[in-house]
Amino acid sequence: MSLPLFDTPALPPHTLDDGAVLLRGWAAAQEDAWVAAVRSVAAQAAFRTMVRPGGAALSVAMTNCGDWGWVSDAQRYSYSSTDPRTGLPWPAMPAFMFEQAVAAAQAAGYGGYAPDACLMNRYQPGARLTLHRDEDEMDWHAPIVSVSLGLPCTFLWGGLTRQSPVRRVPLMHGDVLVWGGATRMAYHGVNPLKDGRHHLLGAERWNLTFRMAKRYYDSGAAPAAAH
Ligand SMILES: O=C(O)CCC(=O)C(=O)O
Ligand SMILES: [Fe+2]
Repeated sequence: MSLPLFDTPALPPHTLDDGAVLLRGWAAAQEDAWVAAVRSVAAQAAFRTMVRPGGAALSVAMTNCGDWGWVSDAQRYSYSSTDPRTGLPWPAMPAFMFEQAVAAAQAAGYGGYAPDACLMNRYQPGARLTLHRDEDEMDWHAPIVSVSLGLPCTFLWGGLTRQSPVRRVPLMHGDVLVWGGATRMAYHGVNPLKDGRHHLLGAERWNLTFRMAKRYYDSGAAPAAAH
């Protein structure tokens, strides 16, 4: 009989800020299921680079699953129920991903989470995300659940204004960061990805952010059922 060995054991929740909880290594035990779920989505809606308002391309390649997908074009940022590349609905959120996001939110103290959108980011060396807030969702009470896979990155955790001091937080394979409540609208970003080799993802980092884009959050609700 062999016992499972995990190179990144899950650690107790760590409070990063008021409302922000880091679950180190939380997703590592199910890494194969995470990678398979992302690949199944990407097979239906490929990672692509999007253009930002103003016209510059984002360096991170993106796709989505769920009822709504975050999209950017030369005019604006928005959520769309269809993939602008194909006109088809975004792939359904795999039940595994939904259940894990609900469980991670719960572990961070947020009951009643029911994400209807998952933005999937693929970073290759040099790709970065400048400081921003996640503000295109209808309900700013619902937390963001962010799952990191593959190469490590330096995540930038700021405050409620662009001028707030920024902390550098390493995010590793399997880490899950949940932010809501008082810091739901905190500025955050990702430094340019350093080159490296990950045993599952090679020279890539994947990040998944679960959101309640259109649905309203009721933290007093019973835990949401998988769909
Ligand atoms: O890649 C990350 O860790 C953060 C992603 C992010 O901030 C976003 O998708 O809005
Ligand atoms: Fe973000």
